[in-house]
Amino acid sequence: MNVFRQLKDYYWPERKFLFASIISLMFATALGLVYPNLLRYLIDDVITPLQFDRVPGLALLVVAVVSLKGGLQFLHGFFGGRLGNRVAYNLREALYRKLQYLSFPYYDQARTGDLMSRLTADLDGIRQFIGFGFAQILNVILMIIFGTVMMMTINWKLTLITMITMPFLAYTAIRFESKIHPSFRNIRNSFSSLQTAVQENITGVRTVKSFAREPHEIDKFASRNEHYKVNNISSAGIWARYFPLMEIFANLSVVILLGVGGSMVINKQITLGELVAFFSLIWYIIGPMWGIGFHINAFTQARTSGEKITDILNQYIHVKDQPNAIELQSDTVKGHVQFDRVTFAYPENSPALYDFTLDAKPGSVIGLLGGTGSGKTTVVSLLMRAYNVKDGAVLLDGRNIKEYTIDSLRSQIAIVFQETFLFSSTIRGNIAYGRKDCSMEDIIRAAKLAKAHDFIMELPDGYETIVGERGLGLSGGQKQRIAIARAILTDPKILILDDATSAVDMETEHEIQAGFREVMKGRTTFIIAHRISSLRHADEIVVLDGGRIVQRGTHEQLLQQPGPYLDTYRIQYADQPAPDNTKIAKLERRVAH
Ligand SMILES: Nc1ncnc2c1ncn2[C@@H]1O[C@H](COP(=O)(O)OP(=O)(O)OP(=O)(O)O)[C@@H](O)[C@H]1O
Repeated sequence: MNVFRQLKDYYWPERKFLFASIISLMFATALGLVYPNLLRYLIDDVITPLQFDRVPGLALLVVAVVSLKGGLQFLHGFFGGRLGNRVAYNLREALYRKLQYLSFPYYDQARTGDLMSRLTADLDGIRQFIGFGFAQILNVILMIIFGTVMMMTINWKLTLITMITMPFLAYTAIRFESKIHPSFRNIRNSFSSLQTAVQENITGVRTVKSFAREPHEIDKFASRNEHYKVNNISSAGIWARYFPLMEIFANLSVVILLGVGGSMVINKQITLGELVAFFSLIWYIIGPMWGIGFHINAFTQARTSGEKITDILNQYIHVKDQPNAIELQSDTVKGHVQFDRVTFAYPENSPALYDFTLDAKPGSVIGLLGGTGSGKTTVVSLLMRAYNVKDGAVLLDGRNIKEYTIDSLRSQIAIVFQETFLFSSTIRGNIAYGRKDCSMEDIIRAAKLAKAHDFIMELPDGYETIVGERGLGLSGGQKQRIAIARAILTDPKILILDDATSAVDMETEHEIQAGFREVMKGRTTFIIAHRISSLRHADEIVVLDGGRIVQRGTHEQLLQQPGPYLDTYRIQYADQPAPDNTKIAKLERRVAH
């Protein structure tokens, strides 16, 4: 129950709907008890004494009861629906809000599929249970109690004899549910793996075809399809075994009732009307008994779903504002970045950065070079406070970045990531993502600087072209240029280019960099690159290896000393065919002027 106590804040404000839904259902159920009594009256007081003049009144009463019951059931559905949907809405909002503020360490561990299923299936489970399941469990208990009491008042001996098979029915129903539930879960899992296979196959069709792996894909699908079939057959087997059993137990109690009750009528121990009322009441109890397993299951499932949801809501936020954190003001930020002997390790990993020290003066350009996994991205992640630094300090304008509010710190930094992410929206919307208000002129200016304007204008709808998952496919280089425009538009004090030009050709890279010269003015810029051409103009180049600084200096200084920089330079430049080299040299001269 603990999890429902934790979720109280979300459903308790809606308690009026909860109570209205429960009360309407209870009255509807209580009205159900009127039928057996009406039957008893019809037989004992109308048909047997041949008082047919009472029939129209009785018929009208039945119509009234039916209408009232229908009305109450409508109210139960109406209020239950309101309740469930409002609770789900509140929870969905809270979950999404929490997901926005959870820090990077959480997302390092999180799995997208799992999070999506919590936000959809688990939330829907809670909606169903709080909206309807809870009221129905109460209702089942009441139906069984009311029905039994009413039968007892007619004849307690007949009640006990008739109820003899009920424990067997309840036991079978619970067993059935405990078997069918895992079986349904297996079906769902095998279906989702079947879906994944199809989805991956369609998305990766180029890779499949280029490696001629069609037969392998067919085999992969066939084995998953086989799984799905086997699971469905096993589920059908469970239905086939348990349903007749439940049917037998339910009908056995009816047979006992007819046998024992019939002889009681013959011996005048009960009236015929009472027997018929009994007959109707027994079904009133069998129904809920039959569904008992289903309700237990709904409860346990809702509890599990609730646990998965509260798990997110209770997640610890690693990176958050300190009390009295300072709000950075754009007009006073200088952009002086310092790393003071920072050693940092990701959770349960050996350090990704050792004793890292750097002094990036306002407006300077810092190049970070190093092999894969050498720690370049970690440096900039720490600067934007994706993780908290415990050993050493990262400073901005002389203050530890922990002293600033996270929002104001990050709004001074713009990063162009190695892998560009575009939202399914227009190109204009994607470029303007980081700015709340900006004019079309600003967007075009940024696009021109990022060398994106020309290709955007060639698209059918220009800046209004929809991109993203279902939109038009852009090339890797085009996507990167949009991302660069997005970063430029935010007018940051610190600009980070994390291998940002890796997907464009050298010529475009030089053109973009020429544009950058202009935008980099007055901004501290970090350029992470594998290509020396990307960072040779930096004020300081830091060469990393295994998280340690192995060389630092300007391009010219580094070329003077033996080491990884010179090696990389030789590999990247010496092997270039002559015409390209000339082209690059020409371009570089152009850029320099
Ligand atoms: N989120 C993370 N959780 C755990 N370990 C990580 C995480 N990110 C990076 N690492 C590890 O930290 C080390 C440094 O990674 P980092 O991404 O900083 O390297 P990089 O130099 O930017 O590499 P690349 O050029 O391939 O992007 C690597 O060993 C990597 O496996």
